[in-house]
Amino acid sequence: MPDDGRRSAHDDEPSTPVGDTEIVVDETAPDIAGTRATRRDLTTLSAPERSRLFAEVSPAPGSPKPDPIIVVDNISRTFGGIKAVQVDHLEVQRGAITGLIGPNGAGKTTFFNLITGFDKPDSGTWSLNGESLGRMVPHQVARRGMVRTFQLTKALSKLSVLDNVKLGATGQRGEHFLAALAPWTWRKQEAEITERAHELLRRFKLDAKANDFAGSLSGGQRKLLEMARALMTDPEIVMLDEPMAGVNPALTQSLLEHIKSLRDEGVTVVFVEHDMDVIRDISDWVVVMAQGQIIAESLPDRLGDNEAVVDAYLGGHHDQALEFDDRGQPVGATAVLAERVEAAIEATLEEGGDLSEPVELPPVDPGRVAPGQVDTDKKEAE
Ligand SMILES: Nc1ncnc2c1ncn2[C@@H]1O[C@H](COP(=O)(O)OP(=O)(O)OP(=O)(O)O)[C@@H](O)[C@H]1O
Repeated sequence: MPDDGRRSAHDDEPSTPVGDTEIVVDETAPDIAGTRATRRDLTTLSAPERSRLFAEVSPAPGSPKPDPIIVVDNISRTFGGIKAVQVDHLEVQRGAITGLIGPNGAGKTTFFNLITGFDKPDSGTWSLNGESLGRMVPHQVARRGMVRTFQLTKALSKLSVLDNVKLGATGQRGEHFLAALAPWTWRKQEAEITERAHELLRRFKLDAKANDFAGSLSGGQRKLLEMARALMTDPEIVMLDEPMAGVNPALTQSLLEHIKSLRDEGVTVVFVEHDMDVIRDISDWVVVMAQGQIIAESLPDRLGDNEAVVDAYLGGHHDQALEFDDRGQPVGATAVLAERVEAAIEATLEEGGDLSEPVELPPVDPGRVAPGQVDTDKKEAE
């Protein structure tokens, strides 16, 4: 350690003498005990505190937050000719649940991949607690306190549930060549990891399945397993990519409660979701993406008031002036549009689809003239 009182990155790392060699543990390797001990104190906010806090936030894309844990600037990622992500500025409030929504292909997953180190952007900067994460790989990002889950769960079906959770503690000391020469360093860590994995399995009510193959779990249980694995490094922020997808209604409620309880313990949550009821139920704030960009931010119950959000979801069908009669019933072209949207929504739901994309409208019946609408073709022919 430098004698000027400053501490170096390695000062907190245990070192183990082996003969004349001193083994210094890799700075990037997560240390379960160390991570938990050195993590910043989590900010727990009560529901009224969160309401007050977001009441002050402007509902504009990129709006400043009172205490951002993540700040992103000018991040972009192009695939071939497609700009998958082009986010000018985004701040994520600490200690709250932020819902990230947007039509399919909006860039939500790519954005998660970029800021958690699973993909590299063409340009841009982003930071966690003010520390740039620019060149870090996923386990380094996890060590700084940010982890993610995946839309399609990554459980290894031929491994036990317990071993899958233990994999969340990546970069374990036993994996390092030098550590193999000093087994006592990783045996202790192995015991800590196993204990923490059991603790998380109990939390997610999967402890009875600890020794079963992960392949035997239901879709919903795999989502819980994925969350348990993500929490192995005791993160400050978790990024959940469609945690409810493929989960049956019985487990959905339990998953929602788990997400809320993480927030109530002070963990910041960002999650991608298509179901608006879920978004309204658990989000403190909502960020909307479309075509790679942040197009809106909002309190969950004000989303419907936001023109940009309605446009993103209704696509090109929202660009004509809407007309209503005195009783508020749609008339003219608006009545036709309303009928077609209703029919398309019904058809989508009947086919088991979701409403995450602009609905495909059925073709207009050429003989159909809406109430109050002038049939211009006929008039012209006359
Ligand atoms: N690896 C890739 N190679 C080529 N194109 C990609 C790749 N990953 C994403 N894209 C494209 O980037 C755009 C954004 O995709 P992304 O999966 O991030 O959207 P999304 O909002 O997460 O969609 P969904 O809700 O369907 O998961 C899409 O046009 C997609 O086809």
